[in-house]
Amino acid sequence: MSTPRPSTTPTRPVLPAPPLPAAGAGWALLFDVDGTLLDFADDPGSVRVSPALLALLHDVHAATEGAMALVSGRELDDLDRLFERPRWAAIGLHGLELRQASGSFRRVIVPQAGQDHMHREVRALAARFEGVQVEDKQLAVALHCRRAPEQLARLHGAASELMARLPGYELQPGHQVLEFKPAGMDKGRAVTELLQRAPFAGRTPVYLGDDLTDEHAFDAVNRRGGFSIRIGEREPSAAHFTLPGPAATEAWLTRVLHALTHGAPTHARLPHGGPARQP
Ligand SMILES: O=P(O)(O)OC[C@H]1O[C@H](O[C@H]2O[C@H](CO)[C@@H](O)[C@H](O)[C@H]2O)[C@H](O)[C@@H](O)[C@@H]1O
Repeated sequence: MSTPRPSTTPTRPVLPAPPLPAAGAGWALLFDVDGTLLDFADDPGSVRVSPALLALLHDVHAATEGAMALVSGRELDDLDRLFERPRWAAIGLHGLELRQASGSFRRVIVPQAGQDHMHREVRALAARFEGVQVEDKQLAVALHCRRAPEQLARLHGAASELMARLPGYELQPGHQVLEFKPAGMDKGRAVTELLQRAPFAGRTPVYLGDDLTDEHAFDAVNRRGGFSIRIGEREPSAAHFTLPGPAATEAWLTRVLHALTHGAPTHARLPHGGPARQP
């Protein structure tokens, strides 16, 4: 009988749950939306924010003196619709749009001819794949496979080939989705931009995200000694902490709010509220 060989694949120790802050710790909280704050749904237009989550986010916004932001692949208009038009800082379209806490806003500008060409090509591609849903986000287009998951691998192959005819654009894969967007901006760059301004500057950034696009933001936050929290089990990830899903995000955030305003139990708190330890 042969002895089983030890695996040569390095396995990462299970990530710990994130800590809680000390009362008044200078945390800045940054949230990805789909898969982090909200459960996935078949139709991107059908997701809803519960009144309890909305109230919690407003309280966290107040407890952090405005140092809270949504960081999403959705358009800012869509985020504003979902979250009932808050005045929070927000990053949309994976960094192509950014609204500072002050309300100042910037959006990446690209030539209209290139945009029209991208839209035409991507729609023609989608038409070849039954069950694939097109989400038109103007600057970007997402092709969703949640209703036809069997199409994803072939669609990915065809989309990669199409990229050769879309100079200046890049492909952003995500959960059951492939997105076509102007190249050169990502969540990490946009988060870095956001963290340079008040009320984020000087605070410890805490980023929660579940998807590949969030890895850029994890790197940005790790470089600044912050806390990177992966929602779910996707590997590999640069995150240092993990929570299992949106329900756990909401439960942890409730405890964070309490800790920020009243103090956390000592066993759950980091000395001085940071910086992040490396697992
Ligand atoms: O960065 P995020 O806030 O996580 O946004 C990423 C994409 O989220 C949405 O798609 C995802 O959620 C949908 C609704 O649950 C789901 O149907 C889809 O399969 C997921 O990929 C959104 O529609 C995209 O525009 C965002 O880029």
